[in-house]
Amino acid sequence: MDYIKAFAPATVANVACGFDIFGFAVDEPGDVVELRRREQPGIVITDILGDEGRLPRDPARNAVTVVMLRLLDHLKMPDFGCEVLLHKNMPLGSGMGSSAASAVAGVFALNELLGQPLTRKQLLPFAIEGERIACGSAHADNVGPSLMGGFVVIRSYQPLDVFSIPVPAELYCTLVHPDIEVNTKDARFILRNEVSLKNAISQMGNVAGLIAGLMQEDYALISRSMVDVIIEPVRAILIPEFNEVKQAAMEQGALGCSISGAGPSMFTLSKGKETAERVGQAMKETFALAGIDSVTHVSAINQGGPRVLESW
Ligand SMILES: Nc1ncnc2c1ncn2[C@@H]1O[C@H](COP(=O)(O)OP(=O)(O)OP(=O)(O)O)[C@@H](O)[C@H]1O
Ligand SMILES: N[C@@H](CCO)C(=O)O
Repeated sequence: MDYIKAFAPATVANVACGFDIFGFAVDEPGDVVELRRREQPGIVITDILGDEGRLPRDPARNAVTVVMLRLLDHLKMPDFGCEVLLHKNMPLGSGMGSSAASAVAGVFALNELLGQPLTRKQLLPFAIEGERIACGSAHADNVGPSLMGGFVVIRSYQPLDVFSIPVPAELYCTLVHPDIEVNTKDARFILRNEVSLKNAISQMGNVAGLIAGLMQEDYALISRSMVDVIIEPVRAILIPEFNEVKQAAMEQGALGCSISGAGPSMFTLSKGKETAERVGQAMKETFALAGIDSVTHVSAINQGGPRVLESW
């Protein structure tokens, strides 16, 4: 294979109560990468479309190529060369797993181009390195689901222990991105390092309840469990109109509503596409009342993760 074009999906990390341990993939948006083999060794970024010139062109500093360099190191292929074109289809600092989608698209496409020397799960530690470059934290709750699809749980980081759980087919996500930027690094910096026993107990109950609710298709349990008493109360101040937008979503029938990843995007889960669309409309209108533009995406939970769009 000399050429490949691949897509990797955006993701919702944390999913309310599961800070750094829960995430799921959505159908769109997502980043697209094109790799073209070249005679000379080394990886070069030929262009990045859609980033308004903001992302580094240096392969050692861009999430899409850092992961490729790490994979080539691991495979001991110093002579391999390719050109990289990145289509950046989502805003930076969005809370939709922007850097993760780039990292997954890059490492997945390269692995395909090389004839799949590693499994998807084996690619995960490389994709995590992209997050470390992007925001200084090697969390896996965006790259995990973007790479594996579906709803992913990171049970442990050291050693890395990741598994997927089934979700109801009728479960839909509404993802609303207000036109503001929140840096993941900053949104992590403001978090407290200690948690009270009371909050830890409450959060553990919700984590267990959300997993059971998703696996048993128990929508009432899902709804009761989409509560975050640790992170959301601290980060909500970074999102103007957070409480009003959440209330609007719940009034339209959302099962739950919280911050997507580090924000500013907000997400909801709903039973059925119609409800998810109605919820999205209400959230958008509430942001608009405060003079904030937003973009809404409604999709089922993406089960496939990254995919090849074209190759030859
Ligand atoms: N290919 C890339 N795509 C996006 N961001 C990148 C990329 N490569 C490096 N970065 C850097 O990562 C930072 C953005 O990452 P950040 O984690 O804040 O945003 P995000 O991925 O949208 O957020 P979140 O992880 O909360 O969804 C920017 O500083 C950007 O320069
Ligand atoms: N779990 C990470 C996700 C960042 O998208 C955080 O909330 O900081």
